[in-house]
Amino acid sequence: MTASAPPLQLDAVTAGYGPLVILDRLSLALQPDEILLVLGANGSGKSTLLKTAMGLTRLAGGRLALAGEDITAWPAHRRAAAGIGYVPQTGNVFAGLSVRDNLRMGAFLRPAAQAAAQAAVLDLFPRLAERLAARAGALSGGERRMLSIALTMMAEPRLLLLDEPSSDLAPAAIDLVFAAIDRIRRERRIPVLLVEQNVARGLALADRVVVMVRGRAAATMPVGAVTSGDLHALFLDGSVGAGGPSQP
Ligand SMILES: Nc1ncnc2c1ncn2[C@@H]1O[C@H](COP(=O)(O)OP(=O)(O)OP(=O)(O)O)[C@@H](O)[C@H]1O
Repeated sequence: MTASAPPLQLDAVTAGYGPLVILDRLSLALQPDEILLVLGANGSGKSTLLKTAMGLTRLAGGRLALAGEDITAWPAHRRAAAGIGYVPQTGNVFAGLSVRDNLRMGAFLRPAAQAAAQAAVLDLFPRLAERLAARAGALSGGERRMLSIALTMMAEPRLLLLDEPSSDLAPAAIDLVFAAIDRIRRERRIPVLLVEQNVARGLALADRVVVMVRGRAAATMPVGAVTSGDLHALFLDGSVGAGGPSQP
């Protein structure tokens, strides 16, 4: 591991599903302490980017590094053990288990740290502390999303990949979930690669934005540099930064 290396770096990564290529020589670097928001039209490959970082797609080219260490050939379980935390869009909770047992499952990689990790996630999500005995399948949508993030946090990851944490949630639940994500970054100093369709919410939380166009990182910029014209072009015709140089 290299102290000065970015927590996660992708260099010219080409990946997809079977013969289907979705990511096309994509390069980006997630920096320490930041929330990097991934924007792009439907089908541009945002979820595929997160799955590829986790090792869940077929890699056809390029290189991935975790804090400077080459993880290109590592399977998903090894990446998880090394500290990549992935919260998929569809959730990862065990509906038939209680909240308490879900959290226990999340700590299976680090059982010795379970008590401390549980205290830390309940501090982030106090609502879950009131629901420890409830079956996960009986939780509200917001509570279930909190549990999904908490379960991943139980493994004490060094970075998070979050896929659409606001999807299907009411505004009040989004407030709670996004406040926790902000604390994860600020207090725990865990950088986050965030895919989020709710652009306004995502921009309010993030530090930088990477714009994906047809499987490539077409542009990377600080959130303050994103104009409404950029967003209009992005969602109408996917032309933001198209053809321009990719800036990891
Ligand atoms: N498991 C899969 N097998 C085959 N093709 C897939 C699979 N998952 C996604 N795809 C295809 O990959 C392309 C990119 O999908 P992806 O979910 O990464 O896009 P996205 O930018 O996250 O879009 P959305 O905002 O609609 O979720 C789409 O054409 C999709 O149909």
